[in-house]
Amino acid sequence: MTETSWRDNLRALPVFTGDLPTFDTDATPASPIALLEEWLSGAISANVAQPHAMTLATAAVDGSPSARTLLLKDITDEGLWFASLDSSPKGRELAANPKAALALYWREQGRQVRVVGSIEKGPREVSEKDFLARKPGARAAAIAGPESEVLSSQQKFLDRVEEAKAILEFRPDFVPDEWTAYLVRPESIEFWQAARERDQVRLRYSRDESGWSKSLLWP
Ligand SMILES: Cc1cc2nc3c(=O)[nH]c(=O)nc-3n(C[C@H](O)[C@H](O)[C@H](O)COP(=O)(O)O)c2cc1C
Repeated sequence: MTETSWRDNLRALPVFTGDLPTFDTDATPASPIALLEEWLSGAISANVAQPHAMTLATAAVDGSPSARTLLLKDITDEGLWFASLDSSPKGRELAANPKAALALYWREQGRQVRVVGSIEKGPREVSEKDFLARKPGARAAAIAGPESEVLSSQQKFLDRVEEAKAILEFRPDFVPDEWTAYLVRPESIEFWQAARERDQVRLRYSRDESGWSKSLLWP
């Protein structure tokens, strides 16, 4: 058993180590989507682990928040895409309150991207294409049972996955109606870069009727 407290143990952990990229905010493009693509390409080239994993925060109409990790599925001029079941808790929250926040964190580069925006369902064919591109096990798991409901035993889930795999073998084009490609249309995107000596650079793009504007933020 350690004699130091969690507070001391945690304080001793390093946060940013190694070389970090620089962030020249004067050289940034007019569109935050272009900068997001630049940063994501940089994260992929730098072998950042799971650079497409992001936190999605939603809120119920009573204001209760919830957050979970999801995969970024696409970036288009319209915004960022993810996919999920619209029958899940997040899907129900988004139906009632179609606003969300996303956070991507690339620890190896000391970079964070925060997105706030409105949410809409994409065209059906995008959802179908997304589902059919999933590996067979992931497709089976998605249709095995009601996501996030209480499960009586892990064996029950495994049995249902086997049943689902048999259905999918028989109907390889099956896509559940609930599988949904969601578009986050950004209203603001903030780019955050850590630097040596804990200096940080923050740039926020905000959208209004005339387009995107940029502001530096106090770290
Ligand atoms: C790395 C990672 C990637 C994930 N990707 C997805 C995803 O793309 N879509 C999804 O619905 N759930 C994904 N999940 C599972 C979600 O975090 C979550 O458990 C599930 O969607 C239920 O969320 P809800 O109860 O808030 O609706 C992922 C989890 C992890 C850890």
